[in-house]
Amino acid sequence: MATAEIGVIGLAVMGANLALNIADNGYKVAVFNRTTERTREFLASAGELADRVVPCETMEDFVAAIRPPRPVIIMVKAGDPVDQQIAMLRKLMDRDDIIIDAGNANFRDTMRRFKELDGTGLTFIGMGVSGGEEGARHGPSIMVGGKEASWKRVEPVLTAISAKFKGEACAAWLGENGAGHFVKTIHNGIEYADMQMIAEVYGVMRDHLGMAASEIGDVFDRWNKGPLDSFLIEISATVLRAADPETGKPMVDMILDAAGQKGTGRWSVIESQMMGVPATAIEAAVAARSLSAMTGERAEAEKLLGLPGPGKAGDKQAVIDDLEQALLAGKVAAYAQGFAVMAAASTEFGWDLPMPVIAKIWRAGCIIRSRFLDEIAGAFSKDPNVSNLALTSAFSKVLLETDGALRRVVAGAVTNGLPMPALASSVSYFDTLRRARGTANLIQAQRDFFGAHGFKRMDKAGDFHGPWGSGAV
Ligand SMILES: NC(=O)C1=CN([C@@H]2O[C@H](COP(=O)(O)OP(=O)(O)OC[C@H]3O[C@@H](n4cnc5c(N)ncnc54)[C@H](OP(=O)(O)O)[C@@H]3O)[C@@H](O)[C@H]2O)C=CC1
Ligand SMILES: O=C(CO)[C@H](O)[C@H](O)COP(=O)(O)O
Repeated sequence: MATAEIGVIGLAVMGANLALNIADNGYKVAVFNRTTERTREFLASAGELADRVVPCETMEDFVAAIRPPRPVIIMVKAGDPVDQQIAMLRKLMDRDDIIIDAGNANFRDTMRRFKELDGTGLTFIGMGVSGGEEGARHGPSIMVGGKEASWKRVEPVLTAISAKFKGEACAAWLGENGAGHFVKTIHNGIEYADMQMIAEVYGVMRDHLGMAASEIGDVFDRWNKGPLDSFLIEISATVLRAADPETGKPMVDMILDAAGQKGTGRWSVIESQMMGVPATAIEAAVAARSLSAMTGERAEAEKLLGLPGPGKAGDKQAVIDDLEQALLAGKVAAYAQGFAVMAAASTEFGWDLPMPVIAKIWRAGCIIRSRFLDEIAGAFSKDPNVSNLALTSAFSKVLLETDGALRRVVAGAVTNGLPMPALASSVSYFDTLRRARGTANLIQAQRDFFGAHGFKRMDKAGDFHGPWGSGAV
């Protein structure tokens, strides 16, 4: 008998916690997972919420267990598994049923799926969800893409399960088609940059100031009470203080320095490049993860080239204070770039992405949640169409205040051979942005020289060629 009001497919970390969150909010939820053992384990772990869970071992039973029109959330590994679930659902679902892909889909796959489902009578939604395990269970940030009418049909349940910032739901409809998944992708690109920059300042404290993991954790804890107050700083403090149960050593000191990546960071960079919008902090972070994975090559290079000699550590507290300011400046670069990429995509794909709303629904629930995002929400609410966050009065002030520290930190890192790709990219980004007369005049001259590409002049309109035709070399 159809008793459930909604269904969830996929009971790994995200799906299981989302299903419990839905049940916790008073909805009866049908669940299905390809491997039935996982469904049984899920039911056993549901505790007093088990009464609101309908476990299903076949897709047929799952669809039959939900009252039409059926909203079904797919929360499986992104890529082919999503297409496989949709193909199975298409055979069983009826007109007006709703399929919501809530995984980290590439928005281009989402756009394809919208096309494939067009005309079938089924409603499709591509939805980004952020918050990890804890967020999924108690309130994630939810980024919805699709028809506005589709959003209206599922708005009550999605707002109920979402995180709340001062009572405001962190769930919103952001635009048609792949808009939700695009915004989630850029959220993750920014997440990569945030994490990389935190790792860079950790490196200075560990390798230059010689600080132990727990002492660095204490610094992050203090920073978390100031302008850097954020989930990522908070968890960094916690993980730096954790001990390895096997050796008793700091857990972080036992973890291989090779970071994984599942694709969203890389897609952010690819899309930003395709649209010609610089996202240098995100690019640096993605490249840093790739370099981190080259453990063999790095070990070989260290043997061959050695490390630069350790420089003088200087005044420890002054360096730590500079690191805090530098991190703040780097954040401005990463967020300014991420929002600029979204603004370009909004035009390119005709989405009309609401920047103030995006900043608002990232203030709680998601991995990049922070005090900083509340300030971004404020800046965008004042001026929703600003071309670059760094040009708002609030953030240009932050940049002027942190400029010296960012330079000292990056200069110190370069002098002492400490890798700092994302923060260094931020200095260059701001220095390029703030210089009205750059150096691309020479590039234009070179292009014209070798390819007759032409150039514009500063003193008059039109297209011109230089005097390097014959005999210029
Ligand atoms: N983990 C996180 O912090 C976050 C993850 N996400 C995204 O949410 C989605 C789910 O993530 P997560 O919970 O970590 O799980 P995983 O990405 O690890 O995927 C595991 C789930 O996918 C199912 N699955 C894999 N292949 C298939 C297939 N061919 N057919 C059917 N089911 C399949 C698995 O079923 P089985 O048990 O049978 O193997 C299991 O339920 C992903 O898109 C992920 O990128 C989004 C935000 C945060
Ligand atoms: O979406 C997420 C957080 O927001 C997921 O945790 C995602 O897996 C993070 O990306 P990666 O695995 O590439 O670090």
